Amino acid sequence: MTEIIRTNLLTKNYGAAEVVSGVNMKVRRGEIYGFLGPNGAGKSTIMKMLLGLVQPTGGEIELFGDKLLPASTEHLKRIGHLIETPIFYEKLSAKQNLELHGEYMGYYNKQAVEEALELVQLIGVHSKPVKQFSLGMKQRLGIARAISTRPDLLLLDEPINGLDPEGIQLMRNLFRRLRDEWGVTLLISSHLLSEIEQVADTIGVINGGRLIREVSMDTVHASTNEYIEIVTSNVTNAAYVLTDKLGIQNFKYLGDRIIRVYDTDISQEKLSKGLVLNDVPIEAINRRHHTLEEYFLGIIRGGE
Ligand SMILES: Nc1ncnc2c1ncn2[C@@H]1O[C@H](COP(=O)(O)OP(=O)(O)OP(=O)(O)O)[C@@H](O)[C@H]1O
Repeated sequence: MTEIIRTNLLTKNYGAAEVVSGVNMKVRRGEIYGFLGPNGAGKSTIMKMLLGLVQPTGGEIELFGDKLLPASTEHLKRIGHLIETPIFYEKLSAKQNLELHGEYMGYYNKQAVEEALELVQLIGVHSKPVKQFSLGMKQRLGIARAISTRPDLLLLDEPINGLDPEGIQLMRNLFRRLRDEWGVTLLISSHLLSEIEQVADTIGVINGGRLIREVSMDTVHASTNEYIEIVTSNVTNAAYVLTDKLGIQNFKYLGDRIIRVYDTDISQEKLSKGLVLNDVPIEAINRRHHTLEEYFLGIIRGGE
């Protein structure tokens, strides 16, 4: 089994509103899958359906190769999760909270509790009741709780919310370690590409309840190539010079003043010289590259 999560036409309606629509997603074993989409896209609802907290209106879910039935609970022991704002026993310490969680999950392992607190760097606050924790500390504790039962699959809903830059870096490293050293599969949602682009192996783009694209980060990086952008008042003549005089085929128009050249083997100097010598008025010429943001915005705007 290479896929840990597989959904088939997964759908959820609340009254007349379809908030998740026919989602077919595949999360492979041992990968970090970034679930990217704006607020309200349906990410949390899908995670809740994977956990059996919300019942789907239609479609199927397979977890660890088994079809999920409404009464299935066995798989829950293999999943750690952090969905929305984590809730704790406020009067208890971090450690006591994790110990209680372990008992409830049927996985009581003192060493795993210590290790989880260490991994999120919540050491030295053992006696403090959780009510004295900052938002960022609670977020770290939520992640510690999710990993304290040594799960095979982690579902983390906006796990970086509320963390400072140091905390964000710590979590990124932790997610990679969990994947590389423990072999954990991670599904991490975010509405910000910058939060997940550095760790995700695959990105699922979701918008309006639909999974618009599932794409590997390798493919994304290969698609965010460099290009040279030319601004001119005579695109027709510029195009003629590019093809007939300079032998460039790979370019496209953007409106009636801009041309993007994707054959970047030619130097910018040679390109401008060629255009000017052939009487093409150049207002600007720049070497640029598509940012990842542009790539994903393009997917969201362009739909399928
Ligand atoms: N219990 C509910 N009853 C009715 N509508 C709901 C319920 N839960 C969620 N929704 C709606 O479903 C849609 C998807 O919400 P969801 O929380 O899954 O989005 P999200 O992508 O996780 O966004 P966010 O990052 O804001 O949490 C939203 O329009 C939300 O208002």
